[in-house]
Order: sequence, then C-alpha cells, then structure tokens
Amino acid sequence: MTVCSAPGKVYLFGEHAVVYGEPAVPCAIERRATVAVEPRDDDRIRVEARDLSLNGFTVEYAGSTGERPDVDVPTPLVEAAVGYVDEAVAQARDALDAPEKGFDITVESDIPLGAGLGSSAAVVVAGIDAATRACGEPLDDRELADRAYRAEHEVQEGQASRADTFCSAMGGAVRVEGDDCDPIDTPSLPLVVGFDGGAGDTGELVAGVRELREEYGFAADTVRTIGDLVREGEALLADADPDEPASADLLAELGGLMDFNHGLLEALGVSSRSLDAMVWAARTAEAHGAKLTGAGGGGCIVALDPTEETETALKFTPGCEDAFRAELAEEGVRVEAP
Ligand SMILES: Nc1ncnc2c1ncn2[C@@H]1O[C@H](COP(=O)(O)OP(=O)(O)OP(=O)(O)O)[C@@H](O)[C@H]1O
Ligand SMILES: C[C@@](O)(CCO)CC(=O)[O-]
Ligand SMILES: [Mg+2]
Repeated sequence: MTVCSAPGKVYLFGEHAVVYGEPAVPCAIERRATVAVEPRDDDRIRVEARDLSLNGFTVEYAGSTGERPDVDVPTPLVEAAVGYVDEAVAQARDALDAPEKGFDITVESDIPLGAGLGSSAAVVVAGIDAATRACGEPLDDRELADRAYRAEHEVQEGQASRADTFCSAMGGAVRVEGDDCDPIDTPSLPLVVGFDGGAGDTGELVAGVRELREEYGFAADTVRTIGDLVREGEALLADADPDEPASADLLAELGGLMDFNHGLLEALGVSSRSLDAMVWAARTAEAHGAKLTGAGGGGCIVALDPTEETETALKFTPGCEDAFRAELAEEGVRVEAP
C-alpha cells in the first residue's frame, strides 16, 4: 500500500481569468487529501471515498421480494463525483504504459469538496503520485503536475488551468500564466478562510464565465482586468522580503487588490449570497481584504487579517459554517508511506 498526500489551496488572486491565459497566484494550505493505492493483479478499479456523498437521489425496492434496490442516481451526478479519480487512474495507467492496470484506491481528505480549496487537484495529484509509486515508477514533480492538470482538463471539459494542480504538487505560493508555472517566494501572510458549508461545480462555473466572455466584450474586459490586477499583486509580492512577515502597508495593498478581485468575480456571476455575506463580515471586522477563492458558487472566502477579529466575526456570521486560519503549506505532494 503506497500512501501520498497533497495540499489544497486558496487563490490570493486570479481564479477564472487564469483559464484564459491571465496570471494567477494560488497558495497551498495545510489541508490535505490523502490517497492510498494498492496495485491489483486484475484490471479492476476499486475506490473507497467516504467523503464523497450524493444527496437527493431516490431508492426504489420491493420490500420482502429480495429484489435489489434500484438506485436512481442521475448519471451526470455520478460522473461528476467519480470523474477526478477516474481521470487520475487514466493518467497513472498512461504514465505506466499499463492501460489495464487495476488498483484499490482509498481517498481521505480534510479539504471540503467543491468549496474552492482545490480538493479535486489535491486528490488527483496525490492519486497519480501514489499509483505510479506503488508500481515502482515515480514521476518527477513537474510531470506529476502536468498529468494532474491533464486529468482536471479532461473532467472540466477542456476548461482548466494549471494553477490548482501545480500549486498542490509543488506547495508554497506559485504563479501560473498559461503553460508557465513557477514557485514564488512570499512573506508569510495571515490567511483566514470562511466556509459556508456549500459547494460549487467548477466545470459548470467555468462554463458560465466562458459564455459571458464570448457574449460580451465587457465580460472579456473584466477577465483582462483581473489579469492586470494580478500583475499589480505579483509586483507587490516580488518587492517584499520573503523572510519577514508581511508589513501592514503590504497587507493593506494586497487586501485592496483582493477586494477588487472579489468585485470582478462577482460581476462575472461566480459569487453567491453567502460568499458575499462572509466577504462583508470580514471587511466589517477590518480584515485588510477578502474575496471568494476558487471556482465560487458557494464554498470558501479568503481574507487577510493578522488579528483574531475576522475569524471570530465569521464564526458569528449567518451562513458561515466554519472559519479557520490557513497556514501556508510549504510542502506540496509528499509520500506518507512508501
Ligand atoms: N475526498 C474526496 N474523495 C473523492 N473525490 C473527491 C474528494 N475530494 C474531491 N473529490 C473530487 O473533486 C470534486 C470537486 O472538485 P471541484 O473542482 O468541483 O471543487 P474543488 O476542487 O474542491 O474546488 P475548486 O476547484 O473551486 O478549488 C468532487 O466532486 C470529486 O469528484
Ligand atoms: C476557476 C478555476 O480558475 C480555479 C478553480 O479552483 C478553474 C481552473 O483554474 O481550472
Ligand atoms: Mg477543483
């Protein structure tokens, strides 16, 4: 049994626009998905993923007749639920040049699903790493990140950036622009996350932005403006001393850009009432800035606040289910058990 884990992430800036070639800066956080893989002697794939549940389907069965229950789960829902693990297996089989290789796979994760903290990327990165290592053929970090990207690209129907998967594979803060992916040094940042308990479907949200962008020039301009804003943010980070905590001035400037970024994401239709409520709760608590993180639609916000105020305010905000300080994960994917 080979076990690997990989971190989730928050976006300081740039989600969605990064899909269209603008830069983005995600940071890995200390919440991990852990995938255990045992190669099988046959071609079967057995997946145990206890965090994955499907709500709202019906089951029909005829009581005492012994008939098997007919579980009415819409196919797209099942495909969305298992798609990322399926594509991770496809990438591992391809890397191993073993198209029929079978695996027993167990997924455990402390990253909420579909909440903008990159659960899909973490599962795919840890899954491909564990499967290839279990067969004695580990990939280097860049190839792993590339294959994980291809898996996300497949599930999100050709609309994915390299940002989530590169960040999860490498850890730390990274900048991604098209195919260019690089780790960057940042001063330590006081990140606070608020979670509304909900989820958004990344594929659907990305498709919504794509349609808007194709229909309206001003939506395409909004995407480009996010890119301009990210370039400002990157310049601020590049000028700061990575060995010191971020200064109050730097936090104020970064926070201002995060607030602006949230407004632009809101305009692109990917925020929600509860995400907005959490962003405003953070601002009222005098966070330096706050924005939704990841695909949106529901899930998480990220705020900058060195004090306890934002975390406390979020805990009392209706619609916020959980709030916590997010430590930067210096380490990306790692082997938990060879
Ligand atoms: N613990 C898990 N077990 C199995 N599959 C998981 C697990 N966590 C995530 N996944 C897969 O990832 C999907 C959620 O990915 P999605 O991209 O929609 O959200 P996210 O990655 O959490 O957020 P974002 O992409 O906005 O950062 C789930 O539907 C499931 O397919
Ligand atoms: C919305 C998006 O930009 C980030 C999702 O965490 C999609 C992607 O980059 O693939
Ligand atoms: Mg995802």
